Amino acid sequence: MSENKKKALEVRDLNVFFKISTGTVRAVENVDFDLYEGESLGLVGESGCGKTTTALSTMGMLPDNGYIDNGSIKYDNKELANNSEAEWQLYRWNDIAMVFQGAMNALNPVKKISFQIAEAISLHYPKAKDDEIKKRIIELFKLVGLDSSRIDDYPHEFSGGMRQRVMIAMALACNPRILIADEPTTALDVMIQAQIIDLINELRKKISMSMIIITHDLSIISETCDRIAVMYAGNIVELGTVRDVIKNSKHPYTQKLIGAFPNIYGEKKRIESIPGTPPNLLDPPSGCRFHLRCSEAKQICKTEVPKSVDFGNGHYVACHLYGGVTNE
Ligand SMILES: Nc1ncnc2c1ncn2[C@@H]1O[C@H](COP(=O)(O)OP(=O)(O)OP(=O)(O)O)[C@@H](O)[C@H]1O
Repeated sequence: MSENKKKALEVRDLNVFFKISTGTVRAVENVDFDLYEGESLGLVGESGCGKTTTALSTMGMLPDNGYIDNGSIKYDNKELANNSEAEWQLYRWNDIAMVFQGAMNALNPVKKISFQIAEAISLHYPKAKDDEIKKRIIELFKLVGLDSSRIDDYPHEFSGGMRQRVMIAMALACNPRILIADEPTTALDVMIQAQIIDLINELRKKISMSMIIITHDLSIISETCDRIAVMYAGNIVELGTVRDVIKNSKHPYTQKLIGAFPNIYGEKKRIESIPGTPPNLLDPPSGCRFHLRCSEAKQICKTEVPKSVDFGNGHYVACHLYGGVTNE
Protein backbone atom coordinates (compact mmCIF):
# COMPACT_ATOMS: atom_id res chain seq x y z
CA MET A 1 0.00 0.00 0.00
CA SER A 2 1.50 3.31 -1.05
CA GLU A 3 2.85 5.70 1.56
CA ASN A 4 0.92 8.45 -0.30
CA LYS A 5 -2.38 6.83 0.48
CA LYS A 6 -4.41 8.68 3.10
CA LYS A 7 -4.18 7.28 6.61
CA ALA A 8 -7.33 6.63 8.59
CA LEU A 9 -5.33 5.74 11.68
CA GLU A 10 -1.68 6.17 12.66
CA VAL A 11 -0.37 4.31 15.71
CA ARG A 12 3.17 4.99 16.92
CA ASP A 13 5.28 3.61 19.79
CA LEU A 14 2.17 2.41 21.56
CA ASN A 15 2.60 0.84 24.99
CA VAL A 16 -0.48 -0.43 26.80
CA PHE A 17 -0.09 -1.90 30.26
CA PHE A 18 -2.38 -3.45 32.88
CA LYS A 19 -1.89 -3.06 36.62
CA ILE A 20 -2.59 -6.24 38.55
CA SER A 21 -1.89 -7.16 42.17
CA THR A 22 1.39 -8.90 41.28
CA GLY A 23 2.78 -6.18 38.98
CA THR A 24 2.37 -4.68 35.50
CA VAL A 25 1.34 -6.70 32.45
CA ARG A 26 3.19 -5.23 29.43
CA ALA A 27 0.45 -6.26 27.00
CA VAL A 28 1.38 -4.03 24.04
CA GLU A 29 4.80 -2.49 23.55
CA ASN A 30 6.42 -0.36 20.81
CA VAL A 31 3.54 -0.99 18.43
CA ASP A 32 3.58 1.00 15.16
CA PHE A 33 1.12 0.66 12.32
CA ASP A 34 -0.93 2.69 9.87
CA LEU A 35 -4.42 1.89 8.66
CA TYR A 36 -5.04 3.41 5.23
CA GLU A 37 -8.37 4.69 3.94
CA GLY A 38 -10.41 1.83 2.52
CA GLU A 39 -7.95 -0.94 3.39
CA SER A 40 -8.41 -4.00 5.52
CA LEU A 41 -5.58 -4.79 7.94
CA GLY A 42 -5.35 -8.13 9.70
CA LEU A 43 -3.93 -8.41 13.22
CA VAL A 44 -2.82 -11.98 13.73
CA GLY A 45 -1.03 -13.89 16.48
CA GLU A 46 -1.50 -16.43 19.24
CA SER A 47 -3.91 -15.90 22.10
CA GLY A 48 -2.71 -13.27 24.56
CA CYS A 49 -0.33 -11.47 22.15
CA GLY A 50 -2.11 -8.12 22.50
CA LYS A 51 -4.46 -7.97 19.51
CA THR A 52 -7.62 -7.07 21.42
CA THR A 53 -5.74 -4.69 23.72
CA THR A 54 -4.35 -2.82 20.70
CA ALA A 55 -7.87 -2.52 19.28
CA LEU A 56 -9.47 -1.45 22.56
CA SER A 57 -6.88 1.28 23.01
CA THR A 58 -7.93 2.81 19.66
CA MET A 59 -11.53 2.90 20.93
CA GLY A 60 -10.70 4.31 24.36
CA MET A 61 -12.24 1.17 25.83
CA LEU A 62 -9.46 -0.32 27.92
CA PRO A 63 -10.56 -2.05 31.14
CA ASP A 64 -10.18 0.03 34.32
CA ASN A 65 -6.78 -1.47 35.16
CA GLY A 66 -5.43 -0.80 31.65
CA TYR A 67 -3.72 2.37 30.48
CA ILE A 68 -1.75 3.82 27.58
CA ASP A 69 1.73 4.16 29.04
CA ASN A 70 3.25 5.75 25.96
CA GLY A 71 2.63 6.45 22.31
CA SER A 72 0.37 8.12 19.85
CA ILE A 73 -2.93 7.14 18.22
CA LYS A 74 -3.88 9.60 15.48
CA TYR A 75 -7.21 9.61 13.68
CA ASP A 76 -7.50 12.21 10.93
CA ASN A 77 -4.31 13.73 12.37
CA LYS A 78 -6.03 14.28 15.71
CA GLU A 79 -4.24 12.79 18.72
CA LEU A 80 -6.50 10.44 20.66
CA ALA A 81 -4.12 8.79 23.12
CA ASN A 82 -4.67 11.42 25.81
CA ASN A 83 -8.43 11.77 25.26
CA SER A 84 -10.72 12.22 28.24
CA GLU A 85 -13.77 9.92 28.36
CA ALA A 86 -15.93 12.83 27.10
CA GLU A 87 -13.61 13.24 24.08
CA TRP A 88 -13.65 9.50 23.37
CA GLN A 89 -17.44 9.56 23.33
CA LEU A 90 -17.47 12.01 20.43
CA TYR A 91 -15.41 9.65 18.35
CA ARG A 92 -16.24 6.12 19.52
CA TRP A 93 -18.91 4.37 17.33
CA ASN A 94 -19.27 7.50 15.15
CA ASP A 95 -15.79 7.24 13.63
CA ILE A 96 -14.48 3.90 14.79
CA ALA A 97 -16.63 0.95 15.79
CA MET A 98 -15.93 -2.56 16.92
CA VAL A 99 -17.60 -5.95 16.79
CA PHE A 100 -16.42 -7.56 20.01
CA GLN A 101 -15.24 -11.11 20.43
CA GLY A 102 -18.22 -13.30 21.40
CA ALA A 103 -20.59 -10.32 21.34
CA MET A 104 -23.27 -12.18 19.40
CA ASN A 105 -23.94 -14.13 22.59
CA ALA A 106 -24.33 -10.90 24.55
CA LEU A 107 -27.60 -9.77 22.91
CA ASN A 108 -30.33 -9.31 25.50
CA PRO A 109 -32.53 -12.44 25.15
CA VAL A 110 -35.75 -10.73 26.27
CA LYS A 111 -35.55 -7.69 23.98
CA LYS A 112 -36.45 -7.63 20.29
CA ILE A 113 -33.51 -7.16 17.91
CA SER A 114 -35.10 -3.93 16.60
CA PHE A 115 -35.21 -2.53 20.15
CA GLN A 116 -31.54 -3.34 20.74
CA ILE A 117 -30.39 -1.72 17.49
CA ALA A 118 -32.68 1.26 18.14
CA GLU A 119 -31.01 1.73 21.53
CA ALA A 120 -27.59 1.84 19.84
CA ILE A 121 -28.82 4.37 17.27
CA SER A 122 -30.63 6.69 19.70
CA LEU A 123 -27.57 6.78 21.98
CA HIS A 124 -25.80 8.68 19.21
CA TYR A 125 -28.78 10.38 17.60
CA PRO A 126 -30.99 11.25 20.60
CA LYS A 127 -33.19 13.45 18.43
CA ALA A 128 -33.89 10.74 15.84
CA LYS A 129 -37.61 10.01 15.40
CA ASP A 130 -39.00 6.45 15.70
CA ASP A 131 -39.78 6.15 11.99
CA GLU A 132 -36.28 7.37 11.05
CA ILE A 133 -34.76 4.80 13.40
CA LYS A 134 -36.91 2.03 11.95
CA LYS A 135 -35.89 3.04 8.44
CA ARG A 136 -32.24 2.89 9.44
CA ILE A 137 -32.67 -0.55 11.08
CA ILE A 138 -34.24 -1.87 7.87
CA GLU A 139 -31.36 -0.35 5.87
CA LEU A 140 -28.81 -1.97 8.20
CA PHE A 141 -30.57 -5.36 8.00
CA LYS A 142 -30.40 -5.21 4.21
CA LEU A 143 -26.76 -4.13 4.31
CA VAL A 144 -25.73 -7.17 6.35
CA GLY A 145 -27.91 -9.60 4.39
CA LEU A 146 -30.71 -10.13 6.91
CA ASP A 147 -34.39 -10.36 6.03
CA SER A 148 -35.79 -6.97 7.06
CA SER A 149 -39.19 -8.51 7.86
CA ARG A 150 -37.51 -10.05 10.90
CA ILE A 151 -36.37 -6.91 12.71
CA ASP A 152 -38.88 -7.59 15.51
CA ASP A 153 -37.67 -11.13 16.19
CA TYR A 154 -35.94 -12.06 19.44
CA PRO A 155 -32.27 -13.16 19.51
CA HIS A 156 -33.16 -16.84 20.12
CA GLU A 157 -35.06 -16.85 16.81
CA PHE A 158 -31.79 -16.07 15.02
CA SER A 159 -28.95 -18.52 14.29
CA GLY A 160 -25.39 -17.75 15.45
CA GLY A 161 -24.46 -16.45 12.01
CA MET A 162 -27.53 -14.18 11.92
CA ARG A 163 -26.74 -12.83 15.38
CA GLN A 164 -23.21 -12.04 14.24
CA ARG A 165 -24.75 -10.13 11.30
CA VAL A 166 -26.86 -8.19 13.84
CA MET A 167 -23.70 -7.29 15.78
CA ILE A 168 -22.07 -6.06 12.56
CA ALA A 169 -25.23 -4.05 11.76
CA MET A 170 -25.11 -2.45 15.22
CA ALA A 171 -21.45 -1.51 14.77
CA LEU A 172 -22.33 0.08 11.41
CA ALA A 173 -25.29 2.02 12.83
CA CYS A 174 -23.47 5.39 12.88
CA ASN A 175 -21.59 4.93 9.58
CA PRO A 176 -18.11 4.62 11.11
CA ARG A 177 -15.02 5.18 8.97
CA ILE A 178 -13.19 2.33 10.69
CA LEU A 179 -14.66 -1.04 11.66
CA ILE A 180 -12.73 -3.40 13.93
CA ALA A 181 -13.90 -7.02 13.96
CA ASP A 182 -12.43 -9.12 16.79
CA GLU A 183 -12.50 -12.84 15.90
CA PRO A 184 -15.62 -12.32 13.76
CA THR A 185 -16.03 -15.99 12.86
CA THR A 186 -14.99 -17.74 16.07
CA ALA A 187 -17.71 -20.02 17.50
CA LEU A 188 -19.43 -20.30 14.12
CA ASP A 189 -19.44 -23.51 12.10
CA VAL A 190 -17.34 -23.65 8.95
CA MET A 191 -20.18 -22.94 6.46
CA ILE A 192 -21.37 -19.94 8.46
CA GLN A 193 -17.78 -18.72 8.88
CA ALA A 194 -17.52 -18.63 5.09
CA GLN A 195 -20.74 -16.60 4.88
CA ILE A 196 -19.47 -14.04 7.41
CA ILE A 197 -16.20 -13.77 5.47
CA ASP A 198 -18.25 -13.17 2.30
CA LEU A 199 -20.25 -10.50 4.15
CA ILE A 200 -17.06 -8.73 5.30
CA ASN A 201 -15.80 -8.73 1.72
CA GLU A 202 -19.16 -7.45 0.41
CA LEU A 203 -19.16 -4.65 2.98
CA ARG A 204 -15.64 -3.68 1.91
CA LYS A 205 -16.97 -3.22 -1.62
CA LYS A 206 -20.23 -1.48 -0.67
CA ILE A 207 -18.98 0.92 2.02
CA SER A 208 -15.76 2.88 1.76
CA MET A 209 -14.47 2.20 5.23
CA SER A 210 -11.24 0.83 6.67
CA MET A 211 -11.22 -2.42 8.61
CA ILE A 212 -9.07 -4.12 11.20
CA ILE A 213 -9.73 -7.85 11.38
CA ILE A 214 -8.39 -9.55 14.50
CA THR A 215 -7.89 -13.29 14.36
CA HIS A 216 -5.51 -16.12 15.15
CA ASP A 217 -6.50 -17.70 11.84
CA LEU A 218 -4.27 -16.84 8.87
CA SER A 219 -6.74 -18.24 6.37
CA ILE A 220 -9.33 -15.63 7.42
CA ILE A 221 -6.74 -12.88 7.00
CA SER A 222 -5.78 -14.11 3.56
CA GLU A 223 -9.42 -14.01 2.48
CA THR A 224 -10.37 -10.63 3.92
CA CYS A 225 -7.28 -8.40 4.23
CA ASP A 226 -4.90 -6.32 2.15
CA ARG A 227 -2.10 -6.25 4.74
CA ILE A 228 -1.15 -8.24 7.85
CA ALA A 229 0.47 -7.22 11.11
CA VAL A 230 1.82 -10.27 12.93
CA MET A 231 1.92 -9.82 16.71
CA TYR A 232 3.96 -11.80 19.18
CA ALA A 233 3.96 -11.19 22.93
CA GLY A 234 2.83 -7.57 22.65
CA ASN A 235 5.02 -6.57 19.69
CA ILE A 236 4.41 -6.38 15.95
CA VAL A 237 7.13 -8.61 14.53
CA GLU A 238 6.23 -8.45 10.83
CA LEU A 239 3.97 -6.23 8.77
CA GLY A 240 3.29 -6.11 5.06
CA THR A 241 0.95 -7.04 2.28
CA VAL A 242 -0.78 -10.40 2.63
CA ARG A 243 1.30 -11.61 -0.31
CA ASP A 244 4.66 -10.48 1.15
CA VAL A 245 3.97 -11.75 4.64
CA ILE A 246 2.49 -15.11 3.62
CA LYS A 247 4.51 -15.90 0.49
CA ASN A 248 7.77 -14.25 1.56
CA SER A 249 7.67 -14.21 5.35
CA LYS A 250 10.93 -13.20 7.03
CA HIS A 251 10.35 -13.44 10.77
CA PRO A 252 10.89 -16.93 12.26
CA TYR A 253 7.64 -16.51 14.23
CA THR A 254 5.62 -15.71 11.09
CA GLN A 255 7.23 -18.66 9.37
CA LYS A 256 6.24 -20.95 12.24
CA LEU A 257 2.72 -19.51 12.26
CA ILE A 258 2.40 -20.20 8.54
CA GLY A 259 3.90 -23.66 9.09
CA ALA A 260 1.01 -24.36 11.41
CA PHE A 261 -1.28 -23.72 8.42
CA PRO A 262 0.46 -25.85 5.75
CA ASN A 263 -2.22 -25.02 3.23
CA ILE A 264 -4.11 -21.95 4.30
CA TYR A 265 -6.92 -22.84 1.93
CA GLY A 266 -7.06 -26.43 3.12
CA GLU A 267 -7.23 -28.27 6.41
CA LYS A 268 -5.89 -26.21 9.32
CA LYS A 269 -3.54 -27.33 12.03
CA ARG A 270 -3.61 -25.65 15.41
CA ILE A 271 -1.26 -22.75 16.16
CA GLU A 272 -0.31 -24.66 19.34
CA SER A 273 1.91 -26.79 17.13
CA ILE A 274 4.57 -24.07 17.54
CA PRO A 275 6.87 -25.46 20.27
CA GLY A 276 6.72 -23.76 23.67
CA THR A 277 4.25 -21.14 24.87
CA PRO A 278 4.19 -17.34 24.65
CA PRO A 279 5.95 -15.60 27.58
CA ASN A 280 4.26 -14.19 30.65
CA LEU A 281 3.87 -10.48 29.89
CA LEU A 282 4.25 -9.64 33.60
CA ASP A 283 7.93 -10.33 33.03
CA PRO A 284 8.61 -10.57 29.30
CA PRO A 285 11.99 -11.91 28.14
CA SER A 286 14.75 -9.38 27.47
CA GLY A 287 15.84 -8.72 23.88
CA CYS A 288 13.57 -10.28 21.29
CA ARG A 289 10.50 -11.64 23.04
CA PHE A 290 10.49 -14.65 20.71
CA HIS A 291 14.08 -15.73 21.37
CA LEU A 292 13.16 -18.51 23.83
CA ARG A 293 11.11 -20.30 21.13
CA CYS A 294 13.20 -19.34 18.12
CA SER A 295 15.37 -22.01 16.48
CA GLU A 296 17.49 -19.25 14.91
CA ALA A 297 18.15 -17.24 18.09
CA LYS A 298 21.66 -15.78 18.48
CA GLN A 299 23.33 -14.18 21.50
CA ILE A 300 22.15 -10.68 20.51
CA CYS A 301 18.52 -11.86 20.48
CA LYS A 302 18.71 -12.44 24.26
CA THR A 303 19.79 -8.91 25.07
CA GLU A 304 18.85 -6.40 22.35
CA VAL A 305 15.36 -5.45 21.18
CA PRO A 306 15.34 -5.86 17.37
CA LYS A 307 14.48 -2.82 15.31
CA SER A 308 11.99 -2.97 12.48
CA VAL A 309 13.80 -3.32 9.16
CA ASP A 310 12.11 -2.12 5.95
CA PHE A 311 12.35 -4.60 3.08
CA GLY A 312 10.63 -2.14 0.75
CA ASN A 313 7.00 -1.89 -0.33
CA GLY A 314 6.00 -1.47 3.33
CA HIS A 315 7.27 -4.92 4.39
CA TYR A 316 8.71 -4.49 7.91
CA VAL A 317 10.38 -7.17 10.00
CA ALA A 318 11.75 -6.87 13.55
CA CYS A 319 14.38 -9.62 13.77
CA HIS A 320 18.14 -9.69 14.38
CA LEU A 321 18.58 -12.00 11.39
CA TYR A 322 18.20 -8.81 9.35
CA GLY A 323 20.15 -6.40 11.59
CA GLY A 324 19.20 -3.25 13.49
CA VAL A 325 18.57 -2.71 17.20
CA THR A 326 16.42 -0.14 18.94
CA ASN A 327 17.82 2.39 21.39
CA GLU A 328 15.26 1.32 23.98
N1 LIG B 1 -7.80 -6.52 32.22
C1 LIG B 1 -6.63 -7.15 32.16
N2 LIG B 1 -5.83 -7.22 33.26
C2 LIG B 1 -4.64 -7.82 33.19
N3 LIG B 1 -4.12 -8.36 32.09
C3 LIG B 1 -4.86 -8.32 30.98
C4 LIG B 1 -6.15 -7.71 30.94
N4 LIG B 1 -6.65 -7.81 29.69
C5 LIG B 1 -5.71 -8.46 28.96
N5 LIG B 1 -4.64 -8.76 29.73
C6 LIG B 1 -3.40 -9.42 29.30
O1 LIG B 1 -2.85 -8.67 28.23
C7 LIG B 1 -2.24 -9.54 27.29
C8 LIG B 1 -2.82 -9.29 25.92
O2 LIG B 1 -4.19 -9.73 25.93
P1 LIG B 1 -5.15 -9.56 24.67
O3 LIG B 1 -6.51 -9.99 25.08
O4 LIG B 1 -4.97 -8.21 24.11
O5 LIG B 1 -4.55 -10.64 23.66
P2 LIG B 1 -5.20 -11.22 22.33
O6 LIG B 1 -4.08 -11.38 21.39
O7 LIG B 1 -6.34 -10.39 21.90
O8 LIG B 1 -5.72 -12.63 22.84
P3 LIG B 1 -7.02 -13.46 22.41
O9 LIG B 1 -6.77 -13.92 21.01
O10 LIG B 1 -7.05 -14.57 23.40
O11 LIG B 1 -8.18 -12.52 22.53
C9 LIG B 1 -2.43 -10.97 27.82
O12 LIG B 1 -1.28 -11.31 28.55
C10 LIG B 1 -3.63 -10.82 28.74
O13 LIG B 1 -3.58 -11.79 29.77
